[in-house]
Amino acid sequence: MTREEAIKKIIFAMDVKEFSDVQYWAELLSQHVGMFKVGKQLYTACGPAAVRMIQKCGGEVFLDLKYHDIPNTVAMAALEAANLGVQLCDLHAMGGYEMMNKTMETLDKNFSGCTARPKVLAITVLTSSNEETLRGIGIDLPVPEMVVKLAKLAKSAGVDGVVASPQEVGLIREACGKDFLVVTPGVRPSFASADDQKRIMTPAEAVKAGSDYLVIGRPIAAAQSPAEAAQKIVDEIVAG
Ligand SMILES: O=c1ccn([C@@H]2O[C@H](COP(=O)(O)O)[C@@H](O)[C@H]2O)c(=O)[nH]1
Repeated sequence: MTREEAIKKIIFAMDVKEFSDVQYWAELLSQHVGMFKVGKQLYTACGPAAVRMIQKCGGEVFLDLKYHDIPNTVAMAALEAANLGVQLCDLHAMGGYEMMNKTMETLDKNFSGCTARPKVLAITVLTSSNEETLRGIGIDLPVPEMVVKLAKLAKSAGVDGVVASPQEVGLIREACGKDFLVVTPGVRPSFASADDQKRIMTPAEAVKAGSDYLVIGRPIAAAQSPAEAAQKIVDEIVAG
């Protein structure tokens, strides 16, 4: 894999709260990552202005708001995400078939032909969860089984791909095919700590397993030199 290909695979999780930080990170990492993820913290603090600032700096955006609500509410929220011109957005597969299918139908109807609609991802089992977490909410399946079950449900509802741990990429590919997107947080390079992530792999392992994109936040943001940390991750992927 070339450096350019490796860079394109990295989505930086811009988990910050100040509007002034958005331009700083977008400019600092523009040559080192392929996309920027706006999640609940930044969007709650700064709203669509954060997305627009990243776009103004030339960056692509994954709007990670993990919608989970009644079908109509999620479909309308996803439509607004699409209207922001983001490349990726997401919803919870646990919201069920009807919620996911209504969202995809609504997006397809409103984005037929003219402009590209964002790819929609379904969250399977959060990478901070393990079997114990699932048991705590009344789910007795092993994590990989639950992930594959939700990935198949998402695919049947017309969703473009899933968010899962790199540990499950192989099983998802077997069940859903090679064209189904698999985006993986829970990525930890050799120099970083796991933090609250429970199902982790290194960047090289994640790419080898077949992840389309790796979401990485704190290992880059908390490093002494974030740009160097991102470069090291690219090195790890290229070498792997
Ligand atoms: O299952 C999931 C879904 C989303 N995330 C998000 O990815 C980043 C990971 O950040 P790190 O600092 O690299 O741990 C974060 O924004 C999460 O909200 C996830 O971790 N797991």
